[in-house]
Amino acid sequence: MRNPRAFLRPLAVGAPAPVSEVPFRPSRMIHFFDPSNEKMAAKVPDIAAKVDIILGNLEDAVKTEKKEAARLGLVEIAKKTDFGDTQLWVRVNSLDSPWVLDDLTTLVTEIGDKLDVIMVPKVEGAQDIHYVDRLLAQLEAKGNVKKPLLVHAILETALGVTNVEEIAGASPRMQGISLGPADLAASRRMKTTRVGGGHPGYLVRQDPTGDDLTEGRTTYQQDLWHYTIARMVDACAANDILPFYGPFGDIKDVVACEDQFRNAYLLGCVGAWSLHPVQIDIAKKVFSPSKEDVEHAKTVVEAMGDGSGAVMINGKMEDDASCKQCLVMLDLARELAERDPELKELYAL
Ligand SMILES: CC(C)(COP(=O)(O)OP(=O)(O)OC[C@H]1O[C@@H](n2cnc3c(N)ncnc32)[C@H](O)[C@@H]1OP(=O)(O)O)[C@@H](O)C(=O)NCCC(=O)NCCSC(=O)C[C@](C)(O)C(=O)O
Ligand SMILES: [Mg+2]
Repeated sequence: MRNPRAFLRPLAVGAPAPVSEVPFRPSRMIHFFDPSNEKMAAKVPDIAAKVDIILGNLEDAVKTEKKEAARLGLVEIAKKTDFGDTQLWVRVNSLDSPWVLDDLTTLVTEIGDKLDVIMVPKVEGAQDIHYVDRLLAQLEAKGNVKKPLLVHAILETALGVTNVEEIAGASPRMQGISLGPADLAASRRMKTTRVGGGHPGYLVRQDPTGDDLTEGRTTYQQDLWHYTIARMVDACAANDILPFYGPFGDIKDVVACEDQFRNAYLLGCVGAWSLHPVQIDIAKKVFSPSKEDVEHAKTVVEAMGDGSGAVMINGKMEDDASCKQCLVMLDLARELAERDPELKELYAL
């Protein structure tokens, strides 16, 4: 175990000190692009202006023969693009792959000061984060990087879910965790073939009303990801880092995508991935509080004064705990409104 007093010391001579708090920045969508795909790469400056986070993906979905081109493509794009206040992230290859060492070495030494967060796939325990933590410190020192890089883990193996609490607290670099439903389904041997979302076979059925077991029994589809997302949210909240829903692979089904994103939002996630431009506005809509929720939150906070006692508003009891929920809503609304003039006007904060 690490000396708790040394938790915030750099892990290499010459590396910047780690942050003591994850800086909250709007993070409603992490937009994925393949830097080796010329068409996608050409759209980066325009897309970066519309999203909270843009991520160059080097791992799955990039062909083996394009791994190097993707890495170098990202370096080139990062050097020539002004991202404004949009965060630039990268998803490196997995820690057991032949590419990850070169990914980290090249990216940190070439564009370390432009990158905000390194997303690490298939994290299985604190040992994976410790490895990345020390290596990043060495590379930051070598590349004279001024701002410490943060780390985001993807939860996509059964062992990773089992160890999610220790992953969340493994390093002061930990920024957040995303659900990786496709690899996780394979790792768990789930009998699905999808990238996130529900499944029509995963349901509960209304009790029979008579002898006929087939007639008149409504079925309700259940959420396959509820348990994992709830566990991930608790692990993140307990360690002051940020939970994200991951990808929704049925690009055409914009309706179910919105539902899945909203479930994650209600459970505490701050954002989701967008794999295709059509998913950007869905995430923006879902992960920005509604005008009605913000108005309600303002009413409750004003009525509650110092937060003590109980009041009745529109037939509902409000007290310290509901007031705290309203403060969470208002804090998020204010943070988003600071960057987004449309939301500022909508919320009238
Ligand atoms: C799904 C695909 C193949 C459909 O790509 P397409 O070209 O067939 O679609 P389209 O509708 O025809 O595209 C329209 C236009 O948008 C462009 N476009 C399309 N997508 C993007 C994008 N993301 N960013 C920027 N531009 C994009 C595309 O190039 C095209 O441009 P054009 O009009 O000039 O011809 C494509 O959208 C894509 O490759 N998206 C990213 C996929 C990806 O990153 N997958 C990995 C993350 S999910 C994952 O890894 C799982 C996980 C966590 O690990 C685990 O659960 O285990
Ligand atoms: Mg995966």
